[in-house]
Amino acid sequence: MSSPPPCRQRRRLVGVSTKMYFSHARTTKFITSFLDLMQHHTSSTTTEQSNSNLAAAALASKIDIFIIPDHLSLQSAINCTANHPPTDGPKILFGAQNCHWEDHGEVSPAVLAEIGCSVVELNHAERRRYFGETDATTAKKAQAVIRNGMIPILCVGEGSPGEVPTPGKTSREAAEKEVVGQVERCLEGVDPTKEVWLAYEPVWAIGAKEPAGVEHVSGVVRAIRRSAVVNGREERGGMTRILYGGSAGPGLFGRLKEEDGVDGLFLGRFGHEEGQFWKTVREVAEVEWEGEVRLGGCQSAGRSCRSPVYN
Ligand SMILES: O=C[C@H](O)COP(=O)(O)O
Repeated sequence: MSSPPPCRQRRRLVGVSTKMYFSHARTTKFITSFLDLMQHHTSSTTTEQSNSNLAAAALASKIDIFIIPDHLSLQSAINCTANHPPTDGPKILFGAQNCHWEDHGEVSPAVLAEIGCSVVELNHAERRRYFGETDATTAKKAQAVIRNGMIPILCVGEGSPGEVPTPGKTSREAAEKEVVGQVERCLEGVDPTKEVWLAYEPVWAIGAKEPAGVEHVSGVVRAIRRSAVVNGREERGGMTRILYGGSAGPGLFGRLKEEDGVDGLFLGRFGHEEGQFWKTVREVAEVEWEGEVRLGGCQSAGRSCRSPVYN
């Protein structure tokens, strides 16, 4: 009997942040429309329709989907999924755009966890620019997120305010060095046995017409994967999933290769329309890399392919 094909330890990921672009009503509509779309395309009533559909369970086995609305819409966004008809498709994970470890006038990670939030985005380029977020404060926030049983999404990316490079002028080696340094500082004191997500978002690619080139993305992500801090975490059981963000949308993930080490995409504007977000989700799920298990849950080396947030 032949042995089963190797199972990728890291499930793919795709998510969207609405930043502060949506009204509360628009957030609710976006989520309910996306859930309807996913349900429609993962169930079928006719043969013709079933040919173009994904099996809900297959999608759920392949990918984790997350949505990060503004703070004030978070609770009702979570309620939208609770009120939606049950499906065996992927569960949507919800995230917050920030939190704090101190006790007054900020966003409490304990309350985020209590209301059903699974992930917290930290250190986004816009928070670094407008609110003075630093790698050091991000590390403290990440520790607070993990203490409360959630997963931190740590945003990193070259190009600090005032010296934003243009794509043509960016040296990939310089970007690799800068980004690996950010990763090391953001993970300072963070429990190496717990899962973290790193969102590689070059500052110059955020809000742009198109994403960074795939060679640039894969070079920087490979450098992150080779870093001692990420390898050390993997050895201690702390899964590190890496996303690319910065004008990401449909058509990007299919151009990446497994060895690039990118686990998925983090969308902004190009995921703010339900159909485009669904198209990207589907593309990230459907790209087939050689040797991977295509469908169904699996176990490898005694560890589940599922993220701990599901356990
Ligand atoms: O959080 C998402 C990133 O900031 C990317 O935003 P964008 O795709 O609109 O450039």
